[in-house]
Amino acid sequence: MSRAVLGLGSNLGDRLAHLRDAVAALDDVLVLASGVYETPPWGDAEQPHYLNAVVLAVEPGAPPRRWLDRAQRLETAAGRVRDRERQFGPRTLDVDVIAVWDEQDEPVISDNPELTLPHPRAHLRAFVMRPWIDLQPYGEIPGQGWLTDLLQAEPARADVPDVRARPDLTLESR
Ligand SMILES: Nc1ncnc2c1ncn2[C@@H]1O[C@H](COP(=O)(O)OP(=O)(O)OP(=O)(O)O)[C@@H](O)[C@H]1O
Ligand SMILES: Nc1nc2c(c(=O)[nH]1)N=C(CO)CN2
Repeated sequence: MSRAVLGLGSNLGDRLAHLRDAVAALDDVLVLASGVYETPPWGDAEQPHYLNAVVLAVEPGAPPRRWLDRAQRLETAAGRVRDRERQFGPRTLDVDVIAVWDEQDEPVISDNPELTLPHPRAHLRAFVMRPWIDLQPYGEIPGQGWLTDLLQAEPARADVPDVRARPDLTLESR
């Protein structure tokens, strides 16, 4: 089984609908989905707040690249328009491949710019790690450490109080 943790984010349009559509399209591989979190923009302050969530997915025999293809197809389906001038700018849907484990359950480590694994900024982002803890309280970012420790470390710790659970919002669309 190839296992992946995917991060979902949206701050344009119907944010919850974008997340729900993505989760519905992952139905064949979905194992668990986190709660929904309202989060201030990271990396570029001049934009609306995001809704973020994290999912755990499995697919027998999937090479790491397949997770990226899938992520990018979901972004396209949500009508995402890329602004080359603005790396961390607003978007209808962002799907990041946060970490992948191979068939032997070994973490995939790669510095390929097309698909860097684990995601090179995941350990700095409370908006990724906090929802991930919903799924795996003892989860670990390969090569970085335990989620609980990373969330206590600067600079992620400063963002934790602003990453707010939205129990009124759920990812199931049914
Ligand atoms: N782990 C990864 N997950 C998703 N994209 C990745 C990853 N590693 C490298 N990339 C590459 O990053 C490129 C830019 O992706 P994207 O536009 O989603 O970045 P971003 O959302 O602006 O920034 P960030 O990745 O920090 O959220 C993609 O074309 C993709 O090939
Ligand atoms: N809170 C939050 N901030 C972001 C997010 C995101 O998903 N959530 N995605 C970004 C894309 O690079 C940039 N900044």
